[in-house]
Amino acid sequence: MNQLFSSIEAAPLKEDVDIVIPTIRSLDFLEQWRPFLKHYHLIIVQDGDPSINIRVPEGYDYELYNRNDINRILGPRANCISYKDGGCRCFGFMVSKKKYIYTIDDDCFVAKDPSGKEINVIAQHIKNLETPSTPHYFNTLYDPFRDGTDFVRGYPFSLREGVTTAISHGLWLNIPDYDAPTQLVKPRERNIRYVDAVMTIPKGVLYPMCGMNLAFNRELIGPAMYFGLMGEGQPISRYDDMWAGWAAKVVCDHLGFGVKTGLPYVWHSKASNPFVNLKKEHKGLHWQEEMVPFFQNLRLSKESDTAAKCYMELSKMTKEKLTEVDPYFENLADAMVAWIEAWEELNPPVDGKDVKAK
Ligand SMILES: O=c1ccn([C@@H]2O[C@H](COP(=O)(O)OP(=O)(O)O[C@H]3O[C@@H](CO)[C@H](O)[C@H]3O)[C@@H](O)[C@H]2O)c(=O)[nH]1
Ligand SMILES: [Mn+2]
Repeated sequence: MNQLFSSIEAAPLKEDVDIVIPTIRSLDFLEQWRPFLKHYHLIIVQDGDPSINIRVPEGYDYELYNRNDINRILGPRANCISYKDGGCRCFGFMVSKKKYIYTIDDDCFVAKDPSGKEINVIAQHIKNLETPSTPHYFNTLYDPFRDGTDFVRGYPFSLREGVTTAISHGLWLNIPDYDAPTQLVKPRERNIRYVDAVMTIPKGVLYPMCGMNLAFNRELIGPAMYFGLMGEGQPISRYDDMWAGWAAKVVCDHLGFGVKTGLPYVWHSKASNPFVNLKKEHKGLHWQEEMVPFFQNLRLSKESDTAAKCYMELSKMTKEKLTEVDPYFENLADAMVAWIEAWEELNPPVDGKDVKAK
């Protein structure tokens, strides 16, 4: 691993968050993020040709991993990490040792709220993760733990404690995360609507998790945040974050953790080409009609009381139920096992304990 720690300003690093960035382009976008990210440790996962040198802007403290590093660190299990797909980012989740992960795409920039104030995405995500979720009963005034609001009339007091939040899903101004067909039909559509809300996604409900502005509690749900087997050599790409989102949501529901979506926003200046994206994601457009019901209908066993155990059970179910859709899912199921084995090798449970369901 060409681990170059470079931090000119010897600022105290924030100890509980790592920033994971997949990149196949450039990291110049980090110049604009400096006021918000300079005190955080970056884990950069360089995709594509490892012989290309990626420049990291001065003043950041970082680890940079390319494909050679991934192959060396994981050995044969490296095949579970996508190549030529943003899903390679999950390698950064695995090598981090921090409690929280924030992952961001290299074409996302600092957004402003309606007052013109720049949005501190990390502060908002950590607030989302450190306040409870309410998956069992919908609060119509949105996040009841936010200043200036509360549970509305008719909300049972027995449910007001909420549950621990595991995932915080942020949104995007400017270019929305549309699939290729939608983007081809609406090439000039821009998201200008800033919705000042954070909501819990109800238990039993799935959602399309986008990986470009996403934070999660690694200790609670890390093993379930596998971004799948996508990209070169695979029949599908650009469904990395979707696969992780569906799997992580059923695991959160099973273990009693919450998932929130809404604030904070980033400014997305999409760099990918919709025609290229269509080629990459077209199988996903078909298969999602099978994958979503698969996740909606599965039931994890009570013996699966940690994210890793849930994920191993999910792998079996994937092999049993989805291989009839396409043989690819057999390989994906095997890759899911390799992912957990690699995760556990790099992250042995502390004093024999793994985070168990509440
Ligand atoms: O082969 C690749 C392609 C991309 N990356 C890095 O991954 C992220 C996202 O890439 P990009 O911004 O091009 O993707 P979008 O279409 O804008 O966004 C959607 O696709 C998801 C990625 O699958 C993304 O999270 C969605 O929002 C960038 O950092 C690229 O540099 C890569 O590493 N390898
Ligand atoms: Mn993008």
